[in-house]
Amino acid sequence: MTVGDSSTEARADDERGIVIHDLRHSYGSRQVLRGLDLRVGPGEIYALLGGNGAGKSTTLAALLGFIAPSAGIVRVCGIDPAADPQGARAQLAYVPESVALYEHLTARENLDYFLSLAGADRSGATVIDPALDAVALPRHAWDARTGGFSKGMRQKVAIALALARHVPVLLLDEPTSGLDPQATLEFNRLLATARTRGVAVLMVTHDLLSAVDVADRIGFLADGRIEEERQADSGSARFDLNALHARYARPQVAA
Ligand SMILES: Nc1ncnc2c1ncn2[C@@H]1O[C@H](COP(=O)(O)OP(=O)(O)OP(=O)(O)O)[C@@H](O)[C@H]1O
Repeated sequence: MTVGDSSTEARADDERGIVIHDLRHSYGSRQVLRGLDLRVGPGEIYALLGGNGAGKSTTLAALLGFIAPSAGIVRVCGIDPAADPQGARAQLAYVPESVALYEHLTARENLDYFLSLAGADRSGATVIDPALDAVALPRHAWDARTGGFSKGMRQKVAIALALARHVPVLLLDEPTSGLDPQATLEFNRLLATARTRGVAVLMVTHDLLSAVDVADRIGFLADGRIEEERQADSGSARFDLNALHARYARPQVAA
């Protein structure tokens, strides 16, 4: 990765959470990211919004070490995912739009299995049960096979796994698409739990309502960079939904 400013890079190496600085990425001749800057600190929830094709998934792919960006700095707790994908992935949990679990295993068994793969502590009473409790998966579901689980229940298992692994970074791709209002509310509570545990949460979403409910900052990705960012107000009305909606509905600049 080409890096122009070594002091910026050194600072990024020291930061916890997510640091993206001047990230550029092209697929062939198509420039998708054109100088993206984004930071998510411990205990912060950042909602990244943008139209179809704006580059949200490409940003997640850079954090997961799936692509080698053309230029810029990407760090997950100080680790460059392009140089050390395993190291970066050990610091994060990624919850895709559809969470894949072993259907014939129960929720507890899935956690036990995935924790063993991650080489993490997996003792049921002290690790697995408190994590399932923290995400409010109903008790009757703990020992049920996950084959019949709804999207919301699958997410709870995935986030329980993240909590049990004590990862400092959580990446979420379209977490609320297809969730009913009650499940969305429960999901937002889950994120608040992650926040109180000091996790840096980056959520890619089209769901402005959920972003308004739960995010501390909302960034609009357009033309390959964060075109505008809003910070939650500490007052009662955290965000002005009408203003955000007007901003989001504005036609995006083609990247
Ligand atoms: N592997 C790839 N090869 C070529 N082009 C790609 C590749 N992946 C993504 N693109 C293109 O890059 C652009 C950004 O894609 P990306 O998936 O990052 O956008 P997005 O914001 O996640 O979109 P959506 O909201 O539709 O999921 C799109 O024009 C897409 O077609």
